[in-house]
Amino acid sequence: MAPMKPNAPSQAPSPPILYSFKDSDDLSKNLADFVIKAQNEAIERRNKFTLATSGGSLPKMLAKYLINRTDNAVRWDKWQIFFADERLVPLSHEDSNYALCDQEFFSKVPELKREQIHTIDESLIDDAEEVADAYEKQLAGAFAGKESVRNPVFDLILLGMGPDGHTCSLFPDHELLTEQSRWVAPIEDSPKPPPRRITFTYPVLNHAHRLAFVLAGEGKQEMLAKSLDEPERGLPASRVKPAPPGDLYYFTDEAASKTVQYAKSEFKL
Ligand SMILES: O=C1O[C@H](COP(=O)(O)O)[C@@H](O)[C@H](O)[C@H]1O
Repeated sequence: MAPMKPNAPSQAPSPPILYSFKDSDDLSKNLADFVIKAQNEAIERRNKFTLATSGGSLPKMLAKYLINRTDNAVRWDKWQIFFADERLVPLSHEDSNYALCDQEFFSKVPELKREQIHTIDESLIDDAEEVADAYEKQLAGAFAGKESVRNPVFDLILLGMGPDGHTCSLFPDHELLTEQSRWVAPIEDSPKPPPRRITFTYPVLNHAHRLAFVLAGEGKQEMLAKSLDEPERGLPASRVKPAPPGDLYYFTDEAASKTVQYAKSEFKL
């Protein structure tokens, strides 16, 4: 893989923007509008929309108000979808992030073609290094051209946050938190099962055009507060700091954001 170069001169990243919606349904509705706005701007710029999604609780909230829109606002044919992390299991396995997204989202959108969805090569899953390298090559291919020797710049990356503060498959105190030379890294000791996974690294996350954490429910309260109010803890989620002109958002509901002190912003598109 080509050496990594910074994509932008070093300026301070913009502070995260925190939105709090009344419940997870309201969150999903507004998230759909936000995704469509990101999609429209991306199509205007480059005639395609590159999105990376996570697994866990996110796909259901993402799909809810996107899949049934009747206003043709979603330009499905322009979407290129990647996974911010993936578990090293067959794509049909119940632990696979692809399988989850397919069940909650992709299978409900007939316009979305399989070749627009960039999955791991499941024939390689016995070798985590190989899977990560092959997935990195897929990224390099999709972002070829001017960006080929730089870090990929996703139009939008959607992230979850686990109860320990992990995001993607980047876990607290893990050596991958300082990984700077790979875009996609293998991990074979994930504290959350299954242990074998691949994950985007910070060189990818921190060059995205937009990133959004999507967190609903009381179970997210403690880690949301720790990541926004105590960034000095260095939790994996707090280390997501997209380089300018990238922006970072937190889409939360009142249950998740009840105890956070960080200032909330009014949602506007
Ligand atoms: O293991 C994972 O967990 C995180 C968080 O999941 P959640 O269920 O707490 O929302 C998820 O973002 C990641 O993609 C997944 O592999």
